[in-house]
Amino acid sequence: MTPLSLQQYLAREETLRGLDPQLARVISGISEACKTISSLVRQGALAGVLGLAGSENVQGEEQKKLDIISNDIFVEALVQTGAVCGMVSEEVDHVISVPETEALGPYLVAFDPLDGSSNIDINVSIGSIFGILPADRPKRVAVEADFFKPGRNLKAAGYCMYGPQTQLVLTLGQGVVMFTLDPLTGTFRLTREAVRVEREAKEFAINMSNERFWEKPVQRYIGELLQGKDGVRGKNFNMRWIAAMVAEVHRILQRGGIFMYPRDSRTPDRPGKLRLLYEANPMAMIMENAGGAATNGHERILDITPEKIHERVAVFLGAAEEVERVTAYHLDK
Ligand SMILES: O=P(O)(O)OC[C@H]1O[C@](O)(COP(=O)(O)O)[C@@H](O)[C@@H]1O
Ligand SMILES: [Mg+2]
Ligand SMILES: [Mg+2]
Repeated sequence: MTPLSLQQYLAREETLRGLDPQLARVISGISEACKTISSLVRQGALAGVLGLAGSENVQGEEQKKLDIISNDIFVEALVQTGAVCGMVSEEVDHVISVPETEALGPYLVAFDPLDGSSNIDINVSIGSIFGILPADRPKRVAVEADFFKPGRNLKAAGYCMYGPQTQLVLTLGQGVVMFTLDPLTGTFRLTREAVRVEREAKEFAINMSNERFWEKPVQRYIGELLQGKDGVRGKNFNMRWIAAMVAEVHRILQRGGIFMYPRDSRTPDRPGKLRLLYEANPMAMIMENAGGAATNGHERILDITPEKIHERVAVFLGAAEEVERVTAYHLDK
């Protein structure tokens, strides 16, 4: 039997679980954006999408052409749904509003249009990440404060990974499902349901080159993992680093592990590299819905109330036992 298409899946959720049709429209719009980006990624240099754009985003990072192109594709697809009243993107400093000529809807979307930008030009996995919040003032032009809600309010979150296969991973707050893009028909089809992350792990992901800048609890935790069988953990751990959060999370969802991007002393004014609204929150919602956990070392990521739309946060996510352990070390336990 042919697996359900994303549209059929969303229709089933509307019937069985009362999924709001407007939310389904937002998800559907995002899936269309991801298909377009996927096609450009596959063409690479042939589509002229590689290389630098010659500009910087609000966070002072060099923008790649594909960062900007993907941002524009997301904005256009979301505006067309008529179901959003504001957007926040990694690539735009302010809240993106819906043009006056278009309909406003009840949802706010925060997205990282292209995650893992340093991988674009070397043809390594990249992705897009999104989180969808209900607006307190539906159908009114959104302002920054509308986004200052803890991630536990998200109605849906997900990411699309442009790897050897293009896969869309989604949670509506009741488990995690995965769709694979059929390149022949351009249809996302449901290829995994009830994704679960084991509580225990034997693999970790962290950028080890930053070790000397980490805080003590992280140095202690990683030190113990590196000691393997000879240390207090009494078992060996493997390590991976793909430099794209989407790809690390994707691996963890299928074979377990922990991913970390801690705060470090190079940038003491920032609590980490990753962004709360459109990187940490969506991934935390996915992890929790797969039975894993996500903290900033001190508290659950989904309980943090944002104060800035581009706020940064330390991230520890994946296997619950490991996240609990590294969090306990931060709390000096
Ligand atoms: O350069 P590093 O330290 O390897 O950082 C990699 C991390 O930065 C990110 O690429 C940040 O995302 P963007 O590419 O969207 O800025 C994460 O996906 C990844 O985990
Ligand atoms: Mg990113
Ligand atoms: Mg990005």
